[in-house]
Amino acid sequence: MLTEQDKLKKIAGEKAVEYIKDGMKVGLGSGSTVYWMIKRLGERIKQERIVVEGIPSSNKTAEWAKEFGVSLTDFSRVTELDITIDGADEVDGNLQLIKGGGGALFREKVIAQAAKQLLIIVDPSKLVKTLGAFPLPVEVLPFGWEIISKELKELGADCSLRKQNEDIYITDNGNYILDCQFSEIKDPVKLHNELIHKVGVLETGLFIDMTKTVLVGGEELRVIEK
Ligand SMILES: O=C[C@H](O)[C@H](O)[C@H](O)COP(=O)(O)O
Repeated sequence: MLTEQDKLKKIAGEKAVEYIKDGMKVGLGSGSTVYWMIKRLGERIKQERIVVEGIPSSNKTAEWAKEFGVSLTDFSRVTELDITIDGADEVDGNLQLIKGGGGALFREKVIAQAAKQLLIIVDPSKLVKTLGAFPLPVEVLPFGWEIISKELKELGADCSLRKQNEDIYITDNGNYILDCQFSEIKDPVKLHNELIHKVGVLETGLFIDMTKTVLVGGEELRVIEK
């Protein structure tokens, strides 16, 4: 049984597949909204016999692609993607994003950067005036994470090491995630630049100026463009 929010995610995810054309190389994001996109893409591949190859941003996404019959490739064979489709945890009015709620932010940023276009798919709950209510995920090296966390606290964040049940959450890259609560992120560009220069920070969940189009699921689907 789908929740109301799941239904809106499904609408956005399925709509996104219309942006994919025969022959395209597609970056496949991660998360529950992307799930619907991959499922629908699998249907189109079977029904219309289009040829599409994807690069997944997480092991879970790779599993879904296999389950739904979406062929996968990698960056040893493909150096540019036609489009990347991905979800987000927060989207502000300038289309700056927080991502990484599912822990896949590093690979998501790689496939976003490799693509001619990043298409974001969300339900309306993800739209915010100012980023920061959602704790910002920051991927860090396990060695010395305590020191990195202390440094981030000095920048005004309340950071906690992500756990999965009782264990430390490990990303697909073998690293840790610090979830950093800033009261409000008034200047995402400045914050990203400060964080990324800290030794041991691999990547932040701030996706700055990476997307120009956001699809928002709803009774009437909304397309926000920059
Ligand atoms: O690491 C996870 C990703 O950034 C997701 O795109 C994000 O967390 C949104 O996920 P969902 O579509 O499940 O709300």
